[in-house]
This record gives sequence, structure tokens and C-alpha cells, in this order.
Amino acid sequence: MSDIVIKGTGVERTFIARGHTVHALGPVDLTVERGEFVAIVGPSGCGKSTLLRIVAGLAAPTAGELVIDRADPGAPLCSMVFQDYGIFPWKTVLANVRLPLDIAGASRGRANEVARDWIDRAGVAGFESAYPATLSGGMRQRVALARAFVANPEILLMDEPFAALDAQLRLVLQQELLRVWEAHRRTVLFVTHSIDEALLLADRVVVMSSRPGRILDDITVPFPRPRTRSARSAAEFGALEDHIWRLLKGEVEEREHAHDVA
Ligand SMILES: Nc1ncnc2c1ncn2[C@@H]1O[C@H](COP(=O)(O)OP(=O)(O)OP(=O)(O)O)[C@@H](O)[C@H]1O
Repeated sequence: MSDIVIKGTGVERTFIARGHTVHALGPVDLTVERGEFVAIVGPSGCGKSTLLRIVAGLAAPTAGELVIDRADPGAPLCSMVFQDYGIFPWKTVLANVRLPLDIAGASRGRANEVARDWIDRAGVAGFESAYPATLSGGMRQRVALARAFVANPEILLMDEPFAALDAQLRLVLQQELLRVWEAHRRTVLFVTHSIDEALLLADRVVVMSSRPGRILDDITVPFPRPRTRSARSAAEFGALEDHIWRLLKGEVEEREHAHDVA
């Protein structure tokens, strides 16, 4: 039996900017099951971040509705991980990772114990007392991941979390995220510009059109778990990559053409 956690129906978002109405998103129908890892790919400005903000409750749809079925109304709804880490420079690694537990009112001892455990799992053990400025980008993103998992949210929202990392580090962190997520499945919405990353990590890839973003395709990724980077060598990986690339290419070309004509 399916256990649906996010159900969006006809979700749209418009903005009024300098007297003009910008139709940023939708209509979008999106259903996500509990524990599913869903990647969202789409052209720049198609409303991916707007969709995440709506799921997080930071923005309201201007049409349609988005319902979240909470398994535990006492737990935090969402944690977000961004490209720019979003960790506090004036706090140590331990204090950053512990923060959601401090906010939830956990005892100092319990908070430290859970935070240290996740610091370890995220591969930053030994850096508990370090400040973010002394860490590499990859280490900072590991801290952000540890903090997101510590919060134990209903839904993990990740907005291009690895986009600022160099290519090799990105591969390493993709692998680490797979390892951690496969051991502690959470519902994840993961925005990325990388088709390869989406196919490697996700159970489903949602492909969006250019603005206003609508769903062009919703692809079930067939590769078994635990998944490693060797999934990339499957013939089907290349075929799916090609299929998504064609969809996105069509969108970008259409938009370019519209600019030329205008
Ligand atoms: N607060 C706002 N006011 C006005 N326009 C906005 C606002 N937020 C987003 N937009 C516009 O809505 C559209 C969608 O933005 P959004 O950031 O959701 O896209 P995106 O797909 O995440 O983009 P990117 O891939 O470049 O990060 C863009 O054209 C953006 O300029």
C-alpha cells in the first residue's frame, strides 16, 4: 500500500515583480511517497527552488494545493541543505550539527551524543571543535548534511547541495549521501542541474519544463540499491540520460527561440 507524504495538485506560484506578474511555477501535480528520493531537474529559473519553498511552507501556492501527511506532527517538517552550506560561521562543527537538537530542547548530553554520531557518519569526525572557515567546501557540506539528518525531519529538501564543489569532491559526496541515505531512508526532494547526479541518487527523476515549470516527465530510476557509481556504466543509464537531456534541450532551445523572436 502506498504511503503518500507529499501531494501537490495544480500547484502554481506567481510573483509580482516591479508591476509585472511572473508566472514562476505550474500547474504541477506531484506525489511523493514516504522514504522516496525524488530528484527534480529543469532549466534555470523554471521554479525548482520555488517548489521546494512551497513544500517547506516558506511560500504558499497562488493556486492549487499542496498537502503534507505528517507521520509525526511533533517532528520538524523539513530540513534544507543549500549550495552555500547554510552553516553558521561563528559556531563550531559540533555546535552547528547540534543546533536542531538545541532548538528542540534536548539535553546537552543527549544533543552532543546524537550530533557526534552524525558527525562521524558524515565523515567529519575529529573536526568537532573546528570553525567552518577552517574547513574545505566538501567538509562544510558534510557538516550541513549531518545537521540535516540530525534534525530528523519528515522531509529533507536539498537545493543543488553539491553544485559549488569541484567535480571529484562532488563524486565523493554523492557516494557519501547514497551511503547515509540508504542506511537511514528519508523522504528527499533533491534539486540538481546534473542529470547524471539525479539518475545516480534518486528513485524518481521529475523533469520540469522552462518557466512556468510544469512536469514534462516523471521517470522511475530502475537501478538496484545499494547503488554505487558503477550504475553509471549500465546501458540503461546512458539511455535515460539521453532521454532527459533531449527533453531539457528542447525546453532550452524553445526559450532561446522565444528570446530571438521577441
Ligand atoms: N520573490 C520573488 N519575486 C519575484 N520573482 C521571483 C521570486 N522568487 C523567484 N522568482 C522568479 O521565479 C522564477 C523561478 O525561480 P526559482 O528560483 O524557483 O527557479 P529555479 O528553477 O530554482 O532556478 P535556478 O535553477 O536558476 O536556481 C524565476 O524567474 C525567478 O526570477
